[in-house]
Amino acid sequence: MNNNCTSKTLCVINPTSGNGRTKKTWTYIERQLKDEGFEFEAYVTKHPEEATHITRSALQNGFSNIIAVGGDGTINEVLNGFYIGDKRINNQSSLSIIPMGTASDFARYLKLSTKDKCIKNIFYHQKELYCDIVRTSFIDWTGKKNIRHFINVADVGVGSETVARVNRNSKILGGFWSFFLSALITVTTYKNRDITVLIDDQEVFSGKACIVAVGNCSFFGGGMKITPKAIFNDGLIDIVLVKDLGKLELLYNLPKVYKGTHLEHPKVDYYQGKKATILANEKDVYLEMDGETPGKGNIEFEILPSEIKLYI
Ligand SMILES: Nc1ncnc2c1ncn2[C@@H]1O[C@H](COP(=O)(O)OP(=O)(O)OP(=O)(O)O)[C@@H](O)[C@H]1O
Repeated sequence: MNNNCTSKTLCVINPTSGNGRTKKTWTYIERQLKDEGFEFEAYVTKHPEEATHITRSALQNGFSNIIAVGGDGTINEVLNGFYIGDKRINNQSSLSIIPMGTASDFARYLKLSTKDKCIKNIFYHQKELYCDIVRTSFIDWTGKKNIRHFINVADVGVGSETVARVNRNSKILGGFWSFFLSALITVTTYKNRDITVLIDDQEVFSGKACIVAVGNCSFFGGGMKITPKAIFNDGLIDIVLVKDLGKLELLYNLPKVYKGTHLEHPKVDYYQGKKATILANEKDVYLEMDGETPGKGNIEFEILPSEIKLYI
């Protein structure tokens, strides 16, 4: 086994990810890895947000490699355990992922095609690369200013409303149907929000917008290439601003997002920068990041170049 893994590795497993399939699959994987003599500890989460606390505590107690086992939400929660507020706990620590989510959009971007391939990569011949991270400040649901980090894509607008609805409905329906129905309801009822967008402190837009996506990587919503030009280690965030699109226009153009060809649309603007700010000129402007909806607000994004070591 690679030395990096023998230096205190913790697997953090979200048993509910992948529509609950991870619970069973992990039992099988764990037995297999232990049989092969790999040394690691494992923690199966019992409730949302626990992955953050477990990761934080592990990094404060000598673990240096954390493997997130689950989907984009699990990766996000684990990633946020690398920090207390804006302070990194251990600059030498590394993150690995075994993608077992419903969408697994970050893994899709890195072309980490199957969990088996990832396990082989992580435990047999690790590849090391450095990834940018985006620091975000916003107002959380308790009304306080909060800081969180993300590795993949965040958005404000129709995407965040869809995710909020999916997360509510997924308790009742399965993955595909909860996403499909939530997207349909949101797209048909959503009202474009009045916002102001600043890139590197310069105002670029003020008015009604359908969505602003902020990408460190490219995919969200299970394969939509919303920020198609984003590069995970270029020190820049990519911002795609979809202006005042009507409902029918939105539905008509949605398939283009899967191919990443929506940038050509006249109501779509594209920017890159080190910082972005979205000012909410009305209430209910929600933030979504890596499949979670942690709050709303006036929202600030800042790139942290080559911030985290990935073993994949
Ligand atoms: N033990 C648990 N019980 C209930 N929910 C949990 C538990 N552990 C984690 N969670 C929550 O599960 C949610 C979904 O996790 P995750 O995003 O990893 O899976 P997914 O939705 O299948 O994947 P993807 O986001 O890639 O589609 C997260 O919001 C997380 O907070």
